[in-house]
Amino acid sequence: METELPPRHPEAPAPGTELGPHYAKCFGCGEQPDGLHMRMVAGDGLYLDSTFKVLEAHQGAPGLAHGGLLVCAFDEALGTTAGTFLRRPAVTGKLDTDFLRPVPVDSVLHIRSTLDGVAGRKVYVSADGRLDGPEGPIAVKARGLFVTVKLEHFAKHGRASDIAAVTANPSMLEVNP
Ligand SMILES: CCCCCCCC/C=C\CCCCCCCC(=O)SCCNC(=O)CCNC(=O)[C@H](O)C(C)(C)COP(=O)(O)OP(=O)(O)OC[C@H]1O[C@@H](n2cnc3c(N)ncnc32)[C@H](O)[C@@H]1OP(=O)(O)O
Repeated sequence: METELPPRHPEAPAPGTELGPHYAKCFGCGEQPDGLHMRMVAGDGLYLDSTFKVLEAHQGAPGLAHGGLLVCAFDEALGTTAGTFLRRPAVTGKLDTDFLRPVPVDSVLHIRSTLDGVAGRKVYVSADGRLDGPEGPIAVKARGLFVTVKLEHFAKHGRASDIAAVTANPSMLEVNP
């Protein structure tokens, strides 16, 4: 199937809009105490600009971000990029990461993530993470393949107590089916 560049969904947030968490308990964007607390702003094309401040709890080596946590930040940015511009949930199928520079604790990673194309349910996304500001040197690059799923995917596979909690309180989700 051919890869196409989709139109920006008419209900995608306007350029400059700061996105709320897609799920209140998400490690990447929700209220988890040691989570990444990522903040994301919609761009004027098929991209999002995110920031992630590296905290004490995110260390791998002394004073440096854990590589797996950096991957987590890209997973979050890329998945949200797919979901935001298609207005359909998408889960990570494949995620490839290049670590180009160490990322110190207390630094802020500026991530621009872009929707590059869609082929059926497959969504191709990529991102650059920069240090010292949005024009700074690239520390991490990532490319991902996400797969769109129906909302039933989460109801079928998620822990029953969490599904019950969001059913009782749909405001925990950005999308209220
Ligand atoms: C009204 C709604 C509005 C929404 C608005 C939303 C706003 C914001 C929203 C949301 C933000 C979200 C932010 C999330 C951030 C974090 C994301 C995560 O961490 S997700 C957790 C980790 N990932 C998993 O848990 C997946 C586990 N895997 C699976 O569940 C399945 O394997 C799944 C769904 C990925 C595919 O399974 P199948 O049975 O449904 O489909 P098959 O046929 O296998 O794959 C479909 C196509 O994808 C390719 N594919 C699948 N996995 C692949 C892979 N690893 N590599 C290459 N291709 C792959 C296949 O080859 C196939 O391609 P061919 O159509 O045949 O061309």
